[in-house]
Amino acid sequence: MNRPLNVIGLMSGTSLDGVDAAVIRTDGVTVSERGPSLSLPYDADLRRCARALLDHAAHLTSDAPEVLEVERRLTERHVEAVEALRLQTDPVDLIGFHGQTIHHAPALRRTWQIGDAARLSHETRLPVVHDFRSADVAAGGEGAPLAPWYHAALLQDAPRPVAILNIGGVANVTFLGRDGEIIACDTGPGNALMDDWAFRHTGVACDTNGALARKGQVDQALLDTLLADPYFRRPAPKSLDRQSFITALDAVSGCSPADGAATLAAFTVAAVARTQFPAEPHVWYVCGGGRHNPVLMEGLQKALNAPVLSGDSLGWNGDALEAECFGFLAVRVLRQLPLSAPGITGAPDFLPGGRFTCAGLTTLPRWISLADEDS
Ligand SMILES: Nc1ncnc2c1ncn2[C@@H]1O[C@H](COP(=O)(O)OP(=O)(O)OP(=O)(O)O)[C@@H](O)[C@H]1O
Ligand SMILES: CC(=O)N[C@H]1[C@@H]2OC[C@@H](O2)[C@@H](O)[C@@H]1O[C@H](C)C(=O)O
Repeated sequence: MNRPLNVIGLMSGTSLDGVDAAVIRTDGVTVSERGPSLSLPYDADLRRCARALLDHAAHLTSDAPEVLEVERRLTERHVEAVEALRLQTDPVDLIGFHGQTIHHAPALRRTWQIGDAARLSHETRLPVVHDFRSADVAAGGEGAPLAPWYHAALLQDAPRPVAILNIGGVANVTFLGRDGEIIACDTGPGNALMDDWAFRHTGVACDTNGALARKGQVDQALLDTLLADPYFRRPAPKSLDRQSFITALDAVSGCSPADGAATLAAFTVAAVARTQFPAEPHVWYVCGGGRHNPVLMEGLQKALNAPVLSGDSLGWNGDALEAECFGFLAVRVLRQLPLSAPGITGAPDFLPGGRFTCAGLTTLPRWISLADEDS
């Protein structure tokens, strides 16, 4: 099964803003084509209910009614996203379904993405690859980030060293070295703290275009305290939960709304700048929603010793990249190519991962050999 497949990748990120969906044609090693994409936002109530799970997820079980309710609603939005994209793509062979991370604690060998893959398969009548992170965490890896495989495929022939920075709720970076080495980690907070702060003070879900942060002053003493967290001294690989630095919101609670926003934006930037690589990247490409925030982009340009460009300058769609990534990874799962690697997730070896369901199909598509099926 080495021929390229048409896959719909689905990502519901830590920002909890909605589901991103994108079509990709790939064999899991190279990308033949990037197709249409869309984002379906979650309504305010679904966001609120999903957000509420994050604070308690460590103590919840998968059959808790509040988990099942959010899972059901999220899955319905994912079905809608697939049906909408399907109108623009024929045929669709496969879905890569990340789900919504509600808890990530690799040190406890736990990572939890909710989303009902069997129901998605039933409703769409398509095979679904899901649960991309559990096998890595079970093997002792960080379970994240996984996007480096996709970044490396996209930049196969590009000059190196190069860094690709995703600023979502959490921020993660991929370093691609001259000799083919890949180093990756979560750098620190992305937009999540800024989003929570903006919502608290303005009632709007994010600090649109950094307008609030732009009016404020960075509290340097507070910023230094935040950066004293041992996470920033740990070498890669390392990863974070969305809530990992949530106490930063208490730390800035005495600031004015604008100064708090400026300090949290500076925290995201400084955390990126602290990441150590074996060589200086000659350019940084930025993806994810944070690239729309000029305060972050200007801060990064000041803090880093290389040009900081939007990934869109390469012809990418920085809002669809993670969704494309999980389409790409879905094919890797079917082909049993590695999702884990020592330099990327800290797993002990190059290991496959992910799970597959074709619960919604009465007959298997011809391209699936029975050897690819594990459930
Ligand atoms: N115009 C804008 N100004 C400021 N921030 C913006 C703007 N547009 C998007 N964002 C930020 O981008 C976030 C969404 O980013 P993205 O969709 O990349 O996150 P995600 O995929 O949910 O997170 P992750 O990559 O951690 O899983 C929003 O929550 C918001 O903070
Ligand atoms: C556990 C989890 O869902 N992690 C996400 C999150 O969002 C950004 C950052 O933290 C990254 O490590 C990861 O997502 C991307 C897509 C990844 O795995 O590469």
